[in-house]
Amino acid sequence: MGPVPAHPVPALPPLSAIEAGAAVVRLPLTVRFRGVTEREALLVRGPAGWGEFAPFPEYDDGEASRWLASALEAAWEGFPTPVRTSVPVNATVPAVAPDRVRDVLAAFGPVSAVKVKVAEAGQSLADDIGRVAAVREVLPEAALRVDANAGWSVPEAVEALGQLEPYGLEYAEQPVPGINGLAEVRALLAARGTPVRIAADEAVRKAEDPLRVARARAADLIVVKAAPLGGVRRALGIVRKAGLPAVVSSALDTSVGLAAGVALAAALPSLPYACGLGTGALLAHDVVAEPLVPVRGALSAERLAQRAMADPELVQRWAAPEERREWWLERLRRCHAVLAAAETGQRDACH
Ligand SMILES: O=C(O)CCC(=O)c1ccccc1C(=O)O
Ligand SMILES: [Mg+2]
Repeated sequence: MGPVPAHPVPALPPLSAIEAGAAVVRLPLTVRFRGVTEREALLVRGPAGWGEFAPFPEYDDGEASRWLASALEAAWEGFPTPVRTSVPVNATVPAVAPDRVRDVLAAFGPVSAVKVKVAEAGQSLADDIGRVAAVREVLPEAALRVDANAGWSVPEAVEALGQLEPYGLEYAEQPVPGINGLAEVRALLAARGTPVRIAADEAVRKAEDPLRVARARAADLIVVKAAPLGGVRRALGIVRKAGLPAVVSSALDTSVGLAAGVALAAALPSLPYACGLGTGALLAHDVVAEPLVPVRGALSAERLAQRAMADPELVQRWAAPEERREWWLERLRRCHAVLAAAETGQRDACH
């Protein structure tokens, strides 16, 4: 994993202690997002509170083990000291038809920033333009970002961003795959005079070395998610070393996972952009009594550990089917073994 430790917890808790407090939930979404209508998560309970282990299904055990490190940090160590009490957030508009935009936005309440998903498989640039135009019509003053999730080629990205720029874009998130791709798009946009900043997301989150984007000057800012980066403390270290502005974003977490994102955003020395942590509004149900959903465009960063305490009744009500529970517990065991091996390796390196 390189110079940034893979597990931030002082000592890895034994698997039996983690399994003892583990619950697997499946929550319905209000709208299709990333091709899914339900989100599954394994929740863990430790001495410091609750943590969320919910790596996307396509993540391998190496990537997923960082997610476990993040869950264990939340549940066994707790979050670092915040420097702010409130975190501004954006609304997130999935790849819906323009006539659904108003309703999707309404669920977030008033916001100063909106992220619009673009380049969805099976859709066209005309669909993206229609969706962005609809958002602009509802919120003429909002800061607008688009997120292509690496769905364009370099020429497609330059063409699309040229056509979307007149709607006023704050930045474009991961328009194309890879670090070199981002650098290319950034240079081509500059050459043709299209003033759109480039944000790196997958190129940070899925990279072997999360700092390569910054060293390659491939982006103007980075998107950081606490869980895939191995927890709040490790993500803070990555942002510090990257030396680029950072936007904290969710991974479509339950309120338990969102709390880690809020803790990260609240601990960053500088937070120049609204964060993508409003996604609690896309969940039809949640596991805590008072879900972490935006109020007047922001999430409070106070009493996070308490607010991220799952309610046993809700955990029971949204329990995943038995075979899914088994699948997640197996994944937990494999990822625990990955972290245990990393810990042994680090200990040996010190002697
Ligand atoms: O940033 C936001 O507004 C919401 C979070 C989000 O878009 C997201 C959620 C789950 C997985 C990937 C992503 C992403 O930013 O690409
Ligand atoms: Mg993204």
